[in-house]
Amino acid sequence: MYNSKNDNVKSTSGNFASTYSYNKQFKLENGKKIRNLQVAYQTYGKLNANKDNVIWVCHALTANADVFEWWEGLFGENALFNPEEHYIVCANVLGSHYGSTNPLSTNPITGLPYYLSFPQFTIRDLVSAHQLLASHLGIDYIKLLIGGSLGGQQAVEWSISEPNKIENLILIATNAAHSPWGIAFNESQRLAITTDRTFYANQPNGGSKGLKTARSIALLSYRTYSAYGSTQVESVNDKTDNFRSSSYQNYQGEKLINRFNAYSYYYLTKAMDSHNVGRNRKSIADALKLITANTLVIGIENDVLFPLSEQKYLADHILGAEFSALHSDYGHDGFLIETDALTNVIGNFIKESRNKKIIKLQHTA
Ligand SMILES: CC(=O)SCCNC(=O)CCNC(=O)[C@H](O)C(C)(C)COP(=O)(O)OP(=O)(O)OC[C@H]1O[C@@H](n2cnc3c(N)ncnc32)[C@H](O)[C@@H]1OP(=O)(O)O
Ligand SMILES: N[C@@H](CCO)C(=O)O
Repeated sequence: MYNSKNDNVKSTSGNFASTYSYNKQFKLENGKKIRNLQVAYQTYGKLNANKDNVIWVCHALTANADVFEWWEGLFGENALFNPEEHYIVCANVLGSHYGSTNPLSTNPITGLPYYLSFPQFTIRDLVSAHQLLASHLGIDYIKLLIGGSLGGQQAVEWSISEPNKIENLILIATNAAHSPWGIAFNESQRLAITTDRTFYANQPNGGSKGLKTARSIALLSYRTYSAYGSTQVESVNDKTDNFRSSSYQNYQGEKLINRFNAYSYYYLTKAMDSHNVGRNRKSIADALKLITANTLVIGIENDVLFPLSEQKYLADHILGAEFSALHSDYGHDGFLIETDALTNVIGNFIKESRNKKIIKLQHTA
C-alpha cells in the first residue's frame, strides 16, 4: 500500500516513471548521511535539443511524482503545461514513501526499516536530492520551476541556491519561512500522531489512528468556514448528532491513512517547520534578493495557513516579482483545485514574460 516504486516504467499516459539511485552518501544539512538514496520521479514529454523546455514541479506534503494525476487541469495532454511543448519533471520528495527514500525504507546498515531512526531532514535537503536528480537527467537549466505550499518552499529554496539555473519561478500559497502559526498546526498534528502509541511500535501502519486525527486537524487549516458552510450544511434542523461535518472529517482521515504513513507525515511536517530561507544567510530579505528568476507569486485570498501577507512579502522582496491573489472557497487547498484560474494567471504571466524577453532582445540587438 505504501510503496509505489516504479523502475523505468512507461505508463499508458505516455509518461516515464523511474527511480534514480545516488551511489554516494547523501549528506543532510544537519551533517547526517543517508546511504543508497533513491529518488522516484516521472517525466512527461521530451527534452528538446536546446535543453530549454524543462518545467520542474515541486509537490506538496502528501502528493507524489505523478503531477498529471494530482494537478490535472494545469498539467496534462491538453493543459497549459503539456508534454507536446514541455519536458515536465516531478520527483517524489525525500521522506515520502511514493518511491523515494523514507522512514519505511530499509536502512542498508541495519538491514531493517528506519522508522524513527530516520534522520531528520529539511526543505533544503529535499531540494539537494532533486538537484542531484536534475544533474543525472542532464538538466542544467530550468525554464520554469513551480510549486505550491511545501512545494513552493522547495521552489524558493532552489531558486536561491541555484539562481542562474532557473529562468521563471512560480510560487503558490507558500512562504519564505514557516510561520509560528503553521508550526503550531504541524505540532498539533504530531501530538495527535504520538498520542497513538502504535507509532512507537515501528510497523508500517504504526500511528495510523493518530494520523487520521492529524489529517482532521490539518483540514481545518486547508479549508475555510465558508467551504464547510457550503459543502457540509445539514438539510434538516432536527439533528443532534451524526453531522455531515463529522462524517467528512472521519472520511478524509481514513482516506489519508489508506495511502500515507504516519512516519513520513511526521518527518515531512518537521521539514516544513524548518523552512527559513534566512537560515545561515544574512537575512530572509537578503536571501530572497538572490533570486534572479522572473517570478510570479500567487496567493489564495482566504488561505488561513499561508495567508496572503506571506506571498505579498515574497513578491515585495524578490526582484521584479509579480503578485496575484486568487479567490477559492477551499482556502489553502485551492492551489490544487482552482486549475482554471491558475491556468489563466500563469498563462498571462508566461505571455508577458515572452514579450519582455523579445523587447529585451530587440534592445540588445
Ligand atoms: C495515490 C494518490 O492518491 S496520490 C495523492 C493524491 N493526493 C494528493 O496529491 C495530495 C493533494 N490532494 C489533496 O489534498 C486533495 O485531493 C484535494 C485538496 C486536491 C481535494 O480534496 P478532496 O478530498 O478530493 O475534496 P473535498 O474536500 O471536496 O472532499 C471530497 C471527498 O469527501 C467526500 N465527502 C464529502 N462530504 C462528506 C461527508 N459529509 N461525509 C463523508 N464523505 C464526504 C466526498 O464523497 C469525496 O470523496 P472522494 O474523495 O472519495 O471522491
Ligand atoms: N493538501 C495538501 C497539503 C496542503 O498543502 C496535501 O495533502 O499534500
